[in-house]
Amino acid sequence: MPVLTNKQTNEPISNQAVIGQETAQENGAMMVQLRDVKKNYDRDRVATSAEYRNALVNINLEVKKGEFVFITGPSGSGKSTLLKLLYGEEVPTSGEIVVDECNVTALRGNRLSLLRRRIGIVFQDYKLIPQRTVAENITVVLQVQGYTRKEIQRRLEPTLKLVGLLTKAACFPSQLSGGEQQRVSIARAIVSTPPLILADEPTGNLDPDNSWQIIQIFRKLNTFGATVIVTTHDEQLVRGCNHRVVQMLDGKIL
Ligand SMILES: Nc1ncnc2c1ncn2[C@@H]1O[C@H](COP(=O)(O)OP(=O)(O)OP(=O)(O)O)[C@@H](O)[C@H]1O
Repeated sequence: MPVLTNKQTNEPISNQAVIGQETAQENGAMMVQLRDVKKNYDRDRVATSAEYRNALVNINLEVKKGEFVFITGPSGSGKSTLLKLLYGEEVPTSGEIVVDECNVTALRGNRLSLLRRRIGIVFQDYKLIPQRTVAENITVVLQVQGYTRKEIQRRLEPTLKLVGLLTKAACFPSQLSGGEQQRVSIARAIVSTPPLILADEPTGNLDPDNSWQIIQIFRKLNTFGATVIVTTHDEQLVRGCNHRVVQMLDGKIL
């Protein structure tokens, strides 16, 4: 496996338990490709309602390995739909979607589950298990995937450190602030070192300070090599970073 380096400092990354990207930064290789993708949630309504429009219309998009991309646009413009298609939660009505060299549209069952293991997903509403501690919430995915207890322990500490929650491992979600809960959900998404991170409006419930902290974590993960795609309404956040911005409106990319 090649030695990973921090893109900004060129220092080798010691914290490989967290990211360990052998795939990132491969000159121009694609992580995500959408070709002529269209999505109708309800084909019957299309036939009967003049007002109904497609959620996505002829989307063409390429994201390179190691890129950081913001997807912006007003409510209903299709941002979440686009992410759902990438991790196979929804299927396109037509078109082709390739993620990490897998044709998502053709994947079913186990093969789709295997691809999803290579994608870290972060949601606006955190989706933590209230009866489980921070450490348990983070490691539950690893248990399900059959990691040994030793390997789980090896990954947990650097992941907690990366999101700034080392002292909160034994807390329950109800004992945390919104920003801390979102950091737990990021830790859960990255503990299995996925090369692709998809975050759907991850700062939607947070104040500006917490939002900025969350984006800084994603940026750090990106410098370690992860490809990161974040949807947001927050123009200020986008302006504060120098990353590629894909703007959507009415199911189209502008
Ligand atoms: N499960 C669904 N069934 C039917 N229509 C849906 C469904 N999910 C989304 N839509 C429609 O698809 C369009 C795009 O929705 P989507 O959630 O992708 O937008 P968005 O840009 O993420 O919005 P927001 O910023 O409010 O989350 C909207 O018109 C929405 O009503």
